[in-house]
Amino acid sequence: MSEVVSPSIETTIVSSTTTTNSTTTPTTSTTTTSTASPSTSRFSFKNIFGKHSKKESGSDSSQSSLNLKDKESKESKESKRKSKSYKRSQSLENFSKTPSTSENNIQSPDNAAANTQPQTTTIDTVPITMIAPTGSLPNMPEVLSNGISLEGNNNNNNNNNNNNSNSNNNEGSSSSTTAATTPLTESVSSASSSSSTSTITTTPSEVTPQHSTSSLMKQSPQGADSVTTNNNRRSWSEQLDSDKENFVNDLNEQSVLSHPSFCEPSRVKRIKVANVTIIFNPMSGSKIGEKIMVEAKKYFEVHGIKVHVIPTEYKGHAEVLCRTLDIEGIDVVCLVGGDGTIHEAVNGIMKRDPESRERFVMACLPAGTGNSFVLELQGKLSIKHVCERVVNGLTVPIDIAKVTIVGKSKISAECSRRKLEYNTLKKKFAHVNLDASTLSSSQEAGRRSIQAYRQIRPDALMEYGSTLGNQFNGSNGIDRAPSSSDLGNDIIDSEQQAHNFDDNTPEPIYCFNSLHWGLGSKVNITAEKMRWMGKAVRYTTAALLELCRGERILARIEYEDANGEVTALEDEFCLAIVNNIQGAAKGMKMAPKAKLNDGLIDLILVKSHKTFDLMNIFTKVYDGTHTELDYVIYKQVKRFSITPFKKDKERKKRLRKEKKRIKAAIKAGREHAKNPLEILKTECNTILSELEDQIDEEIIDIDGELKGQTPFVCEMIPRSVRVVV
Ligand SMILES: Nc1ncnc2c1ncn2[C@@H]1O[C@H](COP(=O)(O)OP(=O)(O)OP(=O)(O)O)[C@@H](O)[C@H]1O
Repeated sequence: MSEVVSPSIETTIVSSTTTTNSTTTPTTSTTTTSTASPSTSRFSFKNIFGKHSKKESGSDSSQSSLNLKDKESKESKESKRKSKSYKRSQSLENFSKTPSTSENNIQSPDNAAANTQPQTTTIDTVPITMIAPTGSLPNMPEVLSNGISLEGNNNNNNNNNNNNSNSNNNEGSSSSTTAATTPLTESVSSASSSSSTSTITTTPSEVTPQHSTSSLMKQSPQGADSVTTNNNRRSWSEQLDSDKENFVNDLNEQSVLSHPSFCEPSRVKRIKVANVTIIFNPMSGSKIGEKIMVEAKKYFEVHGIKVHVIPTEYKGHAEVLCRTLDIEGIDVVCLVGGDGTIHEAVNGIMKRDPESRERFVMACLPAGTGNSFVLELQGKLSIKHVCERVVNGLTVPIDIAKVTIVGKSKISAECSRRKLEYNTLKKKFAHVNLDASTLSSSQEAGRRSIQAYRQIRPDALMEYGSTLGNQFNGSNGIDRAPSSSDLGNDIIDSEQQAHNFDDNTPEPIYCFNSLHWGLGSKVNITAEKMRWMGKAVRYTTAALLELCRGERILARIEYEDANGEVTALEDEFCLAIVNNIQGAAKGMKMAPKAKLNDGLIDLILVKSHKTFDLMNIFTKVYDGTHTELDYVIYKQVKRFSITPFKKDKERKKRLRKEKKRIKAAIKAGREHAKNPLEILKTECNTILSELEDQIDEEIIDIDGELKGQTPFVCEMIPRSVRVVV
């Protein structure tokens, strides 16, 4: 029976219990249907705070910037360098002790072999201007204008403090790292001698899970003191930075497990890197892609690695390249760009055949505006640091989310399927004589027909619309339309074969970072219309506008948690943030429990649209406590779907009318046992066609791009793309 469900209804569907057939509470506000055409845009929740503002503390977002073309700036940097010469030389000395990264490390068998190779570098690129100093890497400029560092040791503030404390205790973190990693390196090297790729698969029994902080404590008791002592005073982001800082100084698979964004089983693999292909986006960020590519190329060549360079020539080119590239003989594909470039690359990689996807190793050199993924993965935005990681060759596969846009066409297909089922039902019961003498049979026919009819009611279709047919049905007990087995396979199968429902299914979009629906994507759309304002201002203005507008969207959201339990929510939501990484803008702990390889995606739903409540989230997002607010729902899920509905007065009226008709039809079917199929025919056609109009299509934001639309289903594909850590 239909019933009106007040907001905040949470229906947990466990077994084959009947789903609450709910009609949403009437509302008066009108949902804006987004008609903006998908276009490149840069919004995520972080934009509300100003995406371009960098965090003061932290190693990688140093506020100091160096304009390479500015002589004065160069001179001042030069004088700073001189004054820090002792520190630098010590740092370099330590750095040179790191087996895989030192230019001078002639003891490393891998490097020795590599260095003896003739430097036959393949260069396939547009003319390149060497902007950076031509000296050795230690003379590379420290920090680019966007806060991206070309050197590894550009730490300031907290991380400097951390490093200092570690340095004091261990004569520099690098030296302690060297000690910790030597046995592993040896074993890997010996394994490498017989094969170019050595695999170290960690299993729970082999590696004791260690939380980052505790692992640090074990490795450096005195350093641990400083971590523990400072712990209370530090914000989450500072702590995370600190953990990552320590993590990135470790070079073994054990350290991957202590990375805050990874969990077991991590399938850590170390590869020997001899050939690297660099794909660089010359347009990303402040157009520093080429400059960074030159530095990286130089670094790799110094380390005896063969480099091949490919620039992206147009939007979407990175996807084409990563989909079609012959990776035979390529050990690592290095992407130079921002999150947008990585998004394209991931989409290309995911469309490769499984075997070549498995062999594809991706590294990301930050050259964009946000670079949130590299920050999460590497702990800092340092080119030299990422280059070191590439040379080191430690890789881990990360989860990728697959977003399937259901769209109205899919809903229409579903409607057609239901109509087909109805017709089949009709055929099946055509022989039933609906007169008084066969009352019991007709009652049975009526009962079954009504049952089928009820399945086609709006709420039943909502389930279908949001869950894309059989993605969720059956196993979780969602009340569903009669299947072919319910109705008689013999009739249905042949008819279904003739009816191809997948004709209009669009290609899935793969998401490696984050997805936004509701407020987040609306801000992006609004900001797109304000291009004349300039990049920094338009996002803040658009965010404020949307905050004040305070809109909520009536939607059905279903999710399946780690245990396979499916929950359906039908409510008004302001926004949904979906994160594969923990952070958003630097310092924000958007999804505190997110791991890159746990097979789960973190779903954050905000129900309130009040400006105060939204601002409250912003104040709490830096330590992750926003997830505890009563109007915030935070779930880690395997998959979920979002189906928004238009809410207008007309629709409410229609729904009320429909409810009456449904009741009348059921009554007629029950009491009079007349021809219920005739009643059904009329009713079904009306309801189904109206349903198509009710489902809303809104643009969503995937990895910072306004790409795709509702309704959609998002499913996590565990450990899909191997990345350098
Ligand atoms: N040759 C090219 N000309 C124009 N656009 C390009 C070219 N190559 C790539 N692009 C596009 O540039 C866009 C922006 O790149 P990217 O996302 O890497 O930088 P960003 O937006 O500055 O960084 P972030 O996403 O981290 O904020 C991408 O959507 C990509 O498709």
